[in-house]
Amino acid sequence: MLRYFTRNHILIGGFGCLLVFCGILYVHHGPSISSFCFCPGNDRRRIEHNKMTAGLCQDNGNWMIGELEMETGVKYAQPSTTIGRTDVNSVTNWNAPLVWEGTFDPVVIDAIYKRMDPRVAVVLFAVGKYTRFLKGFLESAEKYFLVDFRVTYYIFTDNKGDVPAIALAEGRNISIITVPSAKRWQEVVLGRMKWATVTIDKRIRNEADYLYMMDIDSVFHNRVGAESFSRLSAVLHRGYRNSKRTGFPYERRPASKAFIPMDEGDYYYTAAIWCGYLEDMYKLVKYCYTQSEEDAKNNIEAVWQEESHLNRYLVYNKPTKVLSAEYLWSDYDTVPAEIKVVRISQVIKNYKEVRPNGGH
Ligand SMILES: CC(=O)N[C@H]1[C@@H](OP(=O)(O)OP(=O)(O)OC[C@H]2O[C@@H](n3ccc(=O)[nH]c3=O)[C@H](O)[C@@H]2O)O[C@H](CO)[C@H](O)[C@@H]1O
Ligand SMILES: [Mn+2]
Repeated sequence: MLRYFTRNHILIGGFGCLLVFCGILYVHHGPSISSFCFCPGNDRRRIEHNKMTAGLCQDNGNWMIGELEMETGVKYAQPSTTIGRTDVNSVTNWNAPLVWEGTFDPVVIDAIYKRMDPRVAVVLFAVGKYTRFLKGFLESAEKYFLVDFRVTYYIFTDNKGDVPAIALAEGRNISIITVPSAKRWQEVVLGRMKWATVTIDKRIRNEADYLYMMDIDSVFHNRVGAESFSRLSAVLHRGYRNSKRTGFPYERRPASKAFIPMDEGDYYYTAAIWCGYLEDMYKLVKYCYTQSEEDAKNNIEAVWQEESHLNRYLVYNKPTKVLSAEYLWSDYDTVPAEIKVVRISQVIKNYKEVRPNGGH
């Protein structure tokens, strides 16, 4: 019998089976994630993960937090309906989580999110003398930041040679992008929005699902993990966490695109760490870039550069998660009782010495 099956028969038969299989997948999962695809840039872990989920993967830009599944047998403390943090607010008035130590269980979070296995990009600028902060940032990030997740650090610098060689865990990479030097620090902080927009368009979009924008003058001291994931997550600025909204350093000049009136606004967010789905972050990074370009045309620069534009956007486009100041503290400040864990802290730096045009 067998000899009647030519190679062509086998090929046609095999192809037929594949079509039927794809058809079943399509009916099961609907058109949004229906393509039976090879995901470029995926490593072994993703391939194994795909096997678990019937070979499906999501198109670039479509990654999102999926089913909150976990395997059986994970051991963790039982959550309470009445006991939790009472000294802080852990939900916003638009019903988004406000994350503090004690509002999540890392065992549960990891059991859920490691299965989703997003490709994470971190955009970092180290221009001029700021390359000196790379070592402390990267070494501590390898210890505490999204351990066991896939992470690519995109380092934008004017001095490739000063990027230190750091031992990275499996699934983690460094990509260096050359940018011009600057005469004013304001140029760098605003330039981040331009260069990030251009580079997301050119390549990051094809390489990542989730994006963090972060200052480089920071060191990780404790876990920063998947509890920070959401469509768009912003971090409370430690300096204004208890201020009245009239005291927030929002841009108050109506001539600027970042203008926020005195009687509006929720929180003051730092621009030194923010994160979200790749396309949501792209939209916001591009917004900061184009709004600051508009301001420049009108000869105005927002009081806190991109941070002012970021804050304006977030008043009218609420973040889906707010992270407490645990996620960015500062070595300058004593730690108050409500901060049980400092996760990241800005290092002390001599502004005058480190910035090309000195000063604040
Ligand atoms: C805690 C906090 O809210 N930080 C914000 C605050 O700054 P900081 O005073 O912390 O600003 P900064 O000096 O750290 O500058 C922001 C970042 O830009 C990069 N950089 C800056 C200058 C330079 O010469 N080379 C270079 O690489 C570097 O990644 C640095 O971390 O205000 C800045 C804008 O005014 C940004 O909004 C920061 O996110
Ligand atoms: Mn900083």
